[in-house]
Amino acid sequence: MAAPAPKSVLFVCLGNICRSPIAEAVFRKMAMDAGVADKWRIDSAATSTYEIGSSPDHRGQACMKKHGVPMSHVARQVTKADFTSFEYILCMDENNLSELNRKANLVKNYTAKIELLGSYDPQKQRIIQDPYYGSRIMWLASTLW
Ligand SMILES: N#Cc1ccccc1-c1cc(NCCCN2CCCCC2)c2ccccc2n1
Repeated sequence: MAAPAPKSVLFVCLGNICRSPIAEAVFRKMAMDAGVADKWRIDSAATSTYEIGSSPDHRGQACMKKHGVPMSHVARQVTKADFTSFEYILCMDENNLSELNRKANLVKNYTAKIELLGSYDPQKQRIIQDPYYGSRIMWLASTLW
């Protein structure tokens, strides 16, 4: 009997240096711990060109190191081919979702299921917010308004 086709998932956020490389690294560790890593193609990408070529954000790297999750990634932008070569494209917020759907609609016969990663959260936290400016700036903003 032929082996089933590998499953595939692409995690996407705005810059591919914070949320999506962490999601990729954690998912890969979960697959490895479950003994099914060889059955998955796992990657991450950006909707934007902001950080192409960059390593993951230092805060995320520190967090992954603290929790023993290997993370190694070079930021890239999502490509037309991704919309037909990945079974799932899972993103972080509504901006990512609308941008991905806009890009997908430029691809003839795209097959990827484009969803919010948070839609799988048992605690129903659908949106994974962009941490780029950190909580301090949000605190500052809250003191100003
Ligand atoms: N944009 C926005 C934005 C809005 C709200 C919260 C966060 C962000 C934000 C900003 C970033 N880079 C600074 C602006 C980049 N430049 C914007 C104008 C074009 C030239 C590039 C990020 C970089 C990597 C990952 C996530 C990021 N997220």
